[in-house]
Amino acid sequence: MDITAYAQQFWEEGYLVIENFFEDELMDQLNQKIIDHFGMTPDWDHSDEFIEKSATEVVPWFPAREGVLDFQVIENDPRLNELTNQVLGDKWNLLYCMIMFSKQGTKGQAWHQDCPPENSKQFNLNRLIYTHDITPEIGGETLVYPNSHKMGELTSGKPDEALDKQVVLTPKKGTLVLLHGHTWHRVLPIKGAYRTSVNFRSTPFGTPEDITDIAVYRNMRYKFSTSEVIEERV
Ligand SMILES: O=C(O)CCC(=O)C(=O)O
Ligand SMILES: [Fe+2]
Repeated sequence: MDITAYAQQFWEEGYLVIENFFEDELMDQLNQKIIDHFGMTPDWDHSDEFIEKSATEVVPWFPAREGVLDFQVIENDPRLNELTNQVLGDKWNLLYCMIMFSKQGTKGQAWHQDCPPENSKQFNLNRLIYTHDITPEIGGETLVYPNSHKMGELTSGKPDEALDKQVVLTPKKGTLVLLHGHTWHRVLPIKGAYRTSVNFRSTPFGTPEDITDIAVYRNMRYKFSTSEVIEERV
């Protein structure tokens, strides 16, 4: 693995995809843990206002907060940490492990930035692992807008419309995706039984711990800790 080249590619594009990063057996085990936790029809966690306005239908889970440590094997992976060192520098922080689950027939996620883009040095790095294949039949493809981590605020407009330069990612079981929190991204609607991803969010040294409390959508800025629309965008 040419880590320097990977890091360079990440910084050029604002995202990076590496297939077969983790073994199928480990992915199958973790996928089962996720299904055991959520079942196929988990309740919503976010407020109705958020779900409606953001066109985002996903249920988060922070396993470590409940003492579930099965996912630590990923965050301790030496290759993942080496790659993170290359991307963020030697000093960085693990924010949390967050698992996202979407049930069949739901919308996925509208275009967003995970945190405000005004300070280019302060962002979250999504280190996403996929424990099952994402295919056009299953839906839930991840869309990214290349280079948008350098383009400032996500354009305003319809939350989930197609954007001209969008790139469609169909990660397979075991794929690692690094995604800059300022990169414009979304998740397509889910046609299969469910769709899940595991995210080991990290930040460069000196970034506030609550950096992902405010997310930017095409029609608003939303603050999760108070469940508030803090800015309407038109
Ligand atoms: O699940 C994905 O593919 C992307 C989810 C997402 O929006 C994120 O990790 O910030
Ligand atoms: Fe996101």
